[in-house]
This record gives sequence, C-alpha cells and structure tokens, in this order.
Amino acid sequence: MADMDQLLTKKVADRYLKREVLGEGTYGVVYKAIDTKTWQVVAIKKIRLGKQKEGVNFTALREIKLLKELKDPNIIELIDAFPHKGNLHLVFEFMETDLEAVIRDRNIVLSPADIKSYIQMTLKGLSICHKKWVLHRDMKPNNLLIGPAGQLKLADFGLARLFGSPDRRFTHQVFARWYRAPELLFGAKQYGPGVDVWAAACIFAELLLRRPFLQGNSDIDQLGKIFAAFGTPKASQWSDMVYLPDYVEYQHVPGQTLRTLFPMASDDCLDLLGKMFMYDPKARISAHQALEHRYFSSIPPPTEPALLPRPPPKKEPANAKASEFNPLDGPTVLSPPRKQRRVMPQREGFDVNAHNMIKMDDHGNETRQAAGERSEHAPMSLDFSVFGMRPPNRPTINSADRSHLKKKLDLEFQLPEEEE
Ligand SMILES: Nc1ncnc2c1ncn2[C@@H]1O[C@H](COP(=O)(O)OP(=O)(O)OP(=O)(O)O)[C@@H](O)[C@H]1O
Repeated sequence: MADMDQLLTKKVADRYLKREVLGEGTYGVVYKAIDTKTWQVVAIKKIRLGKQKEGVNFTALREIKLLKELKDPNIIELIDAFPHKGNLHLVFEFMETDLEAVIRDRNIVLSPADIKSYIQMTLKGLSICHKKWVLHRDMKPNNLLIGPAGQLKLADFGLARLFGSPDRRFTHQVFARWYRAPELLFGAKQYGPGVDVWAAACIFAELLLRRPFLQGNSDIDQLGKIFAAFGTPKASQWSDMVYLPDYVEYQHVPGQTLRTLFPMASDDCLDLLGKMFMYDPKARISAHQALEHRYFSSIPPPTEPALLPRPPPKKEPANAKASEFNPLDGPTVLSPPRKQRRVMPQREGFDVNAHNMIKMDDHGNETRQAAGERSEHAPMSLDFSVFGMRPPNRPTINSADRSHLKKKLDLEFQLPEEEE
C-alpha cells in the first residue's frame, strides 16, 4: 500500500491530487481528491473495466457524456471522466454524508417537515433524470448524498445501466434488494422510471419508520414481504403481472392498511405513499406528478435544506456499515411462512433442471446453487431473475481508442505516465 506522503503528492490525470480512500462500492474504490484546476474537493470513483478486449463501448461513453450534462441541484455533478490504466475514473463533487447515515443516526429526530424535505429533494432529482430518460435503477439511501448546505443529491445515476446490474452477491448489494420494484423482482426486461419511484417510496417509508421497510433475504422473499405488507396483487390491480418472465403465483394474503403500517403519518403522506407503491408500474405515480401532490403544499412546509438535521461528516469508510447492519434488527417479519407460499413456475417449457437455485449463506447473502442440489435453507427460493439476465458487457477502453474517444466525446482525457 502506498504511504501517506505518496498519496498526498500523487497526481492523477495531471489534475487531481489523490487523498484518502473513502470506501469501496459496487463499481470500485472511491478516493477523495483535490482538483488542482478549481481547488475543489472531489470524490473520484475508479471503475474497474475488466480485461475485455472488445474495445470501447461507445454507447456507454456517449451516456457518460449525457450524465456530465445532467446538471441539477439535486443530482450529483459528474465533473470529469477519464480512462486511466484500464479503469474509468469518474470525478464527482464531494459530499459530506448520505441519507442512510441520517436515518440511522439515533441522535437525529426527523420531523414530518424534515421527511417532506428529504423526499421532495429525492423526487426533484428523479424527476429531472426521468425527463431526460435516464433511470437510476439502484436507488437506496446511501446513494442519496448530502452536501454541506444540507442539499440532497442523487448519486450513481445511470451507472447500473452503463456498467451492468450490480451483482447482488456482493455484501453491499444485499441491501439494494429492499428497494427493488416488484416488476424487477418478477424479471421484467422492459421497465421504466417506475422502478425508481418504487425505490423512492421504500426510502420514504424508511424515513417514516427509521428502519428499512421491506427487508427480503432473497428475491422471492422480497416479493413475499411486499405482498404481506400490501396484499398479493390481484389481476385487476396489475393485469400484466402474469406475463412477466419470472412470474410465480403467490398464495393470496390480504395485506395491511397503510395507516396500520405507518401509524404516525398524515393522510396526505399516506395518500402519496400509496400512489408511489402502486403495483402496476403503469398506474404508479411519476416523480413529476408526485411533486405536484398536495402532500408537498399542505402544512407543514418542507424544512429548508440548510436547517435539516444531519450527522457529522463521515470519518470512516462507509463500506464498514454493511457489516454493522443486521437485517434481523428490522421490523416484524411480514412475510407469510414459506410453506404457505406457492411458488409455481407457470411458463411453457420451463425446465427447472436447466436453471440455478439460490440459497442463503450464514450472513443472509444469496449464493447460487445448481438446480438439483437441495438447499436446506430456502427450498422454494427459485430466483428466475438470474436466467438469461446477465449484465451487459462492460465497456472497455484501450489506448488505441483514446484519441478517437477524445474527438467523439469531447471528454477531457489526459493520460499521465505516473503509477497509481
Ligand atoms: N461524491 C462523493 N462524495 C463523498 N463521498 C462519496 C462520494 N461518492 C461516494 N462516496 C463514498 O465512497 C464510498 C463508496 O461509495 P460507492 O458509491 O462506490 O459505494 P456505496 O454507496 O458504499 O455502495 P454501492 O456501490 O452499493 O452504492 C462510500 O463511503 C460513499 O459514501
């Protein structure tokens, strides 16, 4: 490991002075750095591009350019993007903390006005991205970063699409499942902005409850938790559901009222939440419509961002939090017992032997298992979403492509000689 002096003097791409590692996420390591062009503190996300030889994925890089142009007070700014030593570096404005830290800080009391403010900023960021046809697809509280003036900004926008669906076998991805929309859990290949609205609804619920709302420990269990909360969807509520690739029939459970689930919330709050949690993505409210909902115009008005309670700036790498977090600490298990649940693949030509099963390891993580091998932990946990749903090839960049790229994409590529 490089010593501190080296880290302090290292210059990346002739522009950034690298500082400490902030943490490691799904796509790679994140460093703190100083931008010597502006003397601004930045966060550099180093994305591993792998060793593929297929060259540059121009579509992906065109999308990075699009992300660079996506400027809004509620979206983290992508300041720069450059390839360096087989990795793609994305330079973002530096943010002090995130919404997960706010929710989990027991010293923080969140008033209804504070919750309104945080969810309004989330929806504002979403609405702008959706207007430009960019989906997030991996919304969760630790992707909602909070700046020094209390502004909430959406981070990691578009990365799931660009660099493939995050692999949920990684520890830090276990939590992402809790925010997945039912259509994704049923394997929808075509989905829209509704997936982000569902995730925003889960975050809204988490702000109200101060703990993750629906904590499934496998994709099937996640659907079980959703249905136990809101009732198994009827064909009248979501007619297209049965056509989804991984649709399985669940035993009918009645669900609970939103009032029972969120006893302290106002009527307006519950009305909006219910519209964001609509099963049928076509019936689900859009981020733009949600912002027009009377919840945001009724009293209390949302707290000014600068007045929002927030934890002290982070000191430790946030990836430590994954190990601290115990999903068993969560709310009452809402899922019906496994035995009661019918999981019946009803697809023509479905061959269970051709597929894989998912079982849970001791930490509650999913591990793939060949079909035929029986899992004692989750005998019914067939995860159909793994079939034929491999992440798209990651874009790769080789030196021959760089000049080409510069012309095509107008990214400021500077490729220094020094070692990383
Ligand atoms: N713009 C930023 N400013 C400050 N810290 C950041 C910034 N972006 C990321 N970080 C920090 O870097 C670390 C890794 O972040 P990253 O987004 O890669 O993963 P994560 O949010 O921990 O998990 P996941 O990949 O599942 O979203 C986290 O501690 C995160 O708070």
